[in-house]
Amino acid sequence: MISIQHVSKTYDVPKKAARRARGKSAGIDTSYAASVSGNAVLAGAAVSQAAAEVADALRPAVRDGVVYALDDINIEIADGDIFGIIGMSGAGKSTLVRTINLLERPTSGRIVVDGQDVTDLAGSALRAYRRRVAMIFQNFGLLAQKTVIDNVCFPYLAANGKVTEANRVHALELLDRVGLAEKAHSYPSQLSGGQQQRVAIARALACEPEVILCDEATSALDPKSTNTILKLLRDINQETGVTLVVITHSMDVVQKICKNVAVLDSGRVVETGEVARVFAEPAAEATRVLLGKVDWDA
Ligand SMILES: Nc1ncnc2c1ncn2[C@@H]1O[C@H](COP(=O)(O)OP(=O)(O)OP(=O)(O)O)[C@@H](O)[C@H]1O
Repeated sequence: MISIQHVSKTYDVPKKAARRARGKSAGIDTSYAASVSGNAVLAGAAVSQAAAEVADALRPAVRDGVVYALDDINIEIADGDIFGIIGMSGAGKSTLVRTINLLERPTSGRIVVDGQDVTDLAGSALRAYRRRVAMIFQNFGLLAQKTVIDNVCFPYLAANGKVTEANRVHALELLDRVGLAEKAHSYPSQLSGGQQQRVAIARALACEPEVILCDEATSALDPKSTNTILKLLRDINQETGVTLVVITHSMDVVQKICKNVAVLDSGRVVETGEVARVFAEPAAEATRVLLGKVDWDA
């Protein structure tokens, strides 16, 4: 169980930006707001009140000269869950996943994993924790100058300073699991985007993590590759019980693989629950906007 308890993350902002952020929709590109909301009509010259409201929603929470990228977040993610985190651009999704694996330290609040408070871990304990929480990214994050198998072995090198024969055998098994054993000695540039993401998944599995954080893992892929990756992640979740935390802009992705979801808006959780329930009866305005269920003419 990952328990995120009263977690806030703030960033200092220059005074000018803070003033602008406090002003009514000032400084926000409303056509961008329209594109995020998915409503093409709003992208025209006549920007409606609705677009201004979306622009408001895109604005991060700013108080006392600091941006609240995360603002008193409380979430519990059960072992083995596939948990979606959705929200408009700037809602705080990436900051939240980076806080879970402690790439970012929360300004306040606690991260508790399986009953252990990990918030202040440092040194070897932090490195050990990070091995329990792997991550895959939108742009795959493979090392271009290393072969596929060396990429999969990289976590062993990082953890132990060397790669053993047993490590290479395990890496090959993982490549076989993602259907890419025959590409072991290719370089990332010789693979398609979907194949590169499968290598990244094999690498994420190298240290047998308890959790995989997926930050927009399918955003750079076409629909067919997206489905392949989602199916692979879902199968791995079922086979190994690994918990998946899935950050995405795509409601389709959430609907396809997530069991539970949290909706972020301006650094706050505005809605959480089972995907079927949240999507059928969205309670928060931000959820309705994300689902395209807003009546722009009302
Ligand atoms: N290092 C930083 N310094 C200042 N502000 C930051 C920093 N990192 C993030 N922010 C702000 O925190 C807020 C949340 O950012 P974050 O990247 O987590 O949002 P997001 O929901 O992942 O957005 P996107 O979907 O566009 O990636 C944004 O307003 C962003 O500008």
